[in-house]
Amino acid sequence: MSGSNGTTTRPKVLVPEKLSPDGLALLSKTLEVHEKKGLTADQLIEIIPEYDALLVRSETKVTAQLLQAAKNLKVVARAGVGVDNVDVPAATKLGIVVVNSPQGNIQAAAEHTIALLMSMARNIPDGCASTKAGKWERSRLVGVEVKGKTLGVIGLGKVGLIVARMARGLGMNVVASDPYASPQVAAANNVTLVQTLDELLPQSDFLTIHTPMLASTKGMMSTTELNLMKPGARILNVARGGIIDESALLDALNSGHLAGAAIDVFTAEPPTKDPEGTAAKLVAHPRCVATPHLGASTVEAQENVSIDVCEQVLDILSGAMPRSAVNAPIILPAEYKTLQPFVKLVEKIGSIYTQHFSNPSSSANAFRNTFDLIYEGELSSMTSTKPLFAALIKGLLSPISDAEGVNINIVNAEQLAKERGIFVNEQKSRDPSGTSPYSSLVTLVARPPSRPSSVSRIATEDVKSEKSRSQHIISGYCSDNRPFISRLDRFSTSFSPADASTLLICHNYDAPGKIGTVGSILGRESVNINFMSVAPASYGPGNKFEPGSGVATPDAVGQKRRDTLDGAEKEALMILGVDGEVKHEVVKELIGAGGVLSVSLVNL
Ligand SMILES: NC(=O)C1=CN([C@@H]2O[C@H](COP(=O)(O)OP(=O)(O)OC[C@H]3O[C@@H](n4cnc5c(N)ncnc54)[C@H](O)[C@@H]3O)[C@@H](O)[C@H]2O)C=CC1
Ligand SMILES: O=C(O)C(=O)COP(=O)(O)O
Repeated sequence: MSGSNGTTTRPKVLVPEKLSPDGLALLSKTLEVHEKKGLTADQLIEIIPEYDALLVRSETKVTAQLLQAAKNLKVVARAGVGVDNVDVPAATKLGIVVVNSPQGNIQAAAEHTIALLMSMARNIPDGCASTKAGKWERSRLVGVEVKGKTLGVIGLGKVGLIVARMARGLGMNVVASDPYASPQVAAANNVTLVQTLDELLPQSDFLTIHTPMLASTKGMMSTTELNLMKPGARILNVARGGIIDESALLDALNSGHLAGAAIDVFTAEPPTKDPEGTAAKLVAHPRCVATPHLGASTVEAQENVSIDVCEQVLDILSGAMPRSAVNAPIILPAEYKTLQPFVKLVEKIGSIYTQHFSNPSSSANAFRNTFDLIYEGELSSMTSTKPLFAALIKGLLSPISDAEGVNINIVNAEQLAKERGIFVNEQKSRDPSGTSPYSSLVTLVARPPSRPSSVSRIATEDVKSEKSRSQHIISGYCSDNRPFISRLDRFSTSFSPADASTLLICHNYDAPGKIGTVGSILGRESVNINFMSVAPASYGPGNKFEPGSGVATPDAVGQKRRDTLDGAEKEALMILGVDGEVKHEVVKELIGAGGVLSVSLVNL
């Protein structure tokens, strides 16, 4: 990199926490590495603008405010698994790659869990402290065996599975609850999967948690859940503080309902020193074994995670792909910035397809599951279009998805598409046709369901419905970083889906008076119209997509229209961008209005 005075500056890496030197040594060959421990949040914000990379463990809070101040930051590397201390959505929005080390410390975390399990079962910390204090308390410190006992595991992921295998080796029965775990993997490891915590909790003698900290897991073990546990059961948390509600746990220990707790992680780390605080009381509780977030603290794990993330930092800063990007852009930051407006566009295209073209009550217009997603022009030279694919899946599924709260992104889009049987064939074409005034064009073609090849006799109805079975096409482009839709099937248009919260798409005969009728019905209902676009039929009735045909300039529109339409087919779309609710009865009234063939409502 060249500085303003012509000198060459090396990219800078900030390391505000203790990281193994094995990885840092890789960086210092080509980068300037600054290890600065003990910075306050304000000091971090002050110095972050000069850094290209930030390397953290669990202590540094990588907030949206910090990321916004980080004008040169390309990557946040988390030397460990959990990224709950990093505001990943904020990083994604800013095009900053977040990487982690998903494997490097899992053995250490699992071994620590087993160490805590045995320590708790055999009163080892208490026995050790008592003996060092000169006492010899054999009868007070009688423990329990784990063999033959049931270990409940919440979260059968990487750490949970290693813990489960080790527990099997100790002769324990292992039962797990994880809505996303593979039944085959569980069965192969002699783990019984149950559907709910209600099933898991009453049968667990020991319970261990290995889920990430998510909105859905925060406070997951609170008073109700702890009460469902067997009297005398013991609980472990080597995942994240706050998954078990600390005050509910303290109550369960104080009441004697639970016989013990082993806690490596706390809601605030380190827990506040106030002796009256819940966490301090928990740590001080005689039946709580506490460690200071040591799950990943082995020499081996720290070497692993440090080398893993430092290699990824080098990859990103040298323009290569990182192997474990957590957030959306598994692409280069510069490319991500270029793609961002198209991400919005493609999501809107998907959403318009689902809400305008697919109709659950019509077999001819049933939701199609085979799509071509065609990138023309400059966009076709992108090395990765994964965010666009993810945006399409998000747009297609969000209006009909019952998976509320699932954030569809490039991490999960492929999996979700597979689960829904959606196939997307991404195609690239370098040269948009001469008719397109824009440098890049995106087109979605929804293909009709293919006829089974074994069917040799084609029914007359099939032939008749051939037209309705034709493909659906939506094209769009970006101008000034804003998305525009340029084509809906045969109709050419130009409107920005960003300009309204709802689209009202009326299909009508192209005759005078329609605008007035629709406008007065909406006016009467106090529906505020933000824009209106009349979309004439500019493409042939066959509705085929040819590359470059997604944007028609006004002249081309007129020409194509004259070329392709006969008088009988003068139909148009009237597309209105409106704000606020449009009631079902209003839609029905619009359809009843003369010459309006159909109306669809699209929530954007
Ligand atoms: N104490 C420490 O030093 C360490 C703590 N950790 C923590 O352990 C967590 C787990 O790590 P990995 O096993 O590597 O992650 P992972 O992603 O492989 O596994 C997490 C599992 O939790 C499951 N899960 C998600 N929501 C769930 C729910 N509501 N109920 C049940 N299961 C649910 C997922 O399906 C997944 O199988 C990390 O997120 C991190 O917070 C990890 C390493 C060290
Ligand atoms: O990897 C994780 O999720 C951990 O919790 C380890 O945290 P640490 O790197 O030891 O601060």
